[in-house]
Amino acid sequence: MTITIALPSKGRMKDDASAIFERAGMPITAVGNDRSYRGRVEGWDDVEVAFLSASEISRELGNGTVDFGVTGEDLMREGFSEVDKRVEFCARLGFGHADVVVAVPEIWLDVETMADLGDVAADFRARHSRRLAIATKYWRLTQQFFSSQHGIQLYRIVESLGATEGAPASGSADIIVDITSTGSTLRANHLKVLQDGVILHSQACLVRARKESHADEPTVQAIIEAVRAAL
Ligand SMILES: Nc1ncnc2c1ncn2[C@@H]1O[C@H](COP(=O)(O)OP(=O)(O)OP(=O)(O)O)[C@@H](O)[C@H]1O
Ligand SMILES: O=P(O)(O)OC[C@H]1O[C@H](OP(=O)(O)OP(=O)(O)O)[C@H](O)[C@@H]1O
Repeated sequence: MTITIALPSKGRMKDDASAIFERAGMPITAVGNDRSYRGRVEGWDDVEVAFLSASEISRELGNGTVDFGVTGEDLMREGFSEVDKRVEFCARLGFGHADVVVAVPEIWLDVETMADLGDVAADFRARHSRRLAIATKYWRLTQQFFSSQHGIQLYRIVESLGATEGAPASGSADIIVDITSTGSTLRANHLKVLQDGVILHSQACLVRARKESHADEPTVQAIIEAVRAAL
């Protein structure tokens, strides 16, 4: 059986992902030229590599069309409900760190916690004749965090596909849920993270699609052990 590992073909995780496999004794080479979307691992003839974007990798893992992948935990948890039933997070790889956070305008001086935000959301319709609007591309994580974890039901999600931090200033939303790493984009947009507003500490992970066929496949365990030993 051939085991497919999906690795980032571009973007911020590309170089760190191939470096981990190099250290794990699994050097990756592109098949054909450098722009090829297929690769192989020297000395591992039953392994093939598919180069995809981080978001495509999370989708392929969730659908079980690849066996392993390197992608962000945020993308996996946003993409699929009950994700731990579909995939196993085998290792946290120590790069691609980013937090998914709830951030509100700095000038909301009375709002420091999710409980404060819940009070604002409850009053919002009476004061403004509409629900509190949250700009995000993280629909699922936002709903789980607001509704299930904090019991906040009165809000509306405004889908944002880019420049989410600009939404409060432009008036398209009141607050945001987005990823932050250095915090500079939030600061530049005069937004602050709530004290208990970190939804997820994300980083790049080695993820395995749960498949029955993996149980009798020594290469599957060998890949996990090799990567863990390289950390
Ligand atoms: N500063 C950051 N901004 C956005 N994502 C970050 C940041 N730091 C780490 N990440 C992580 O990087 C991953 C996204 O990587 P990248 O933007 O390269 O992939 P992508 O979404 O597939 O790319 P594209 O949008 O070009 O298709 C996510 O898991 C995210 O958590
Ligand atoms: O906390 P910081 O270090 O400021 O990083 C956070 C910002 O970086 C990302 O955007 P990026 O410009 O990388 O674009 P992307 O979302 O399209 O990847 C992310 O969407 C945030 O806007």
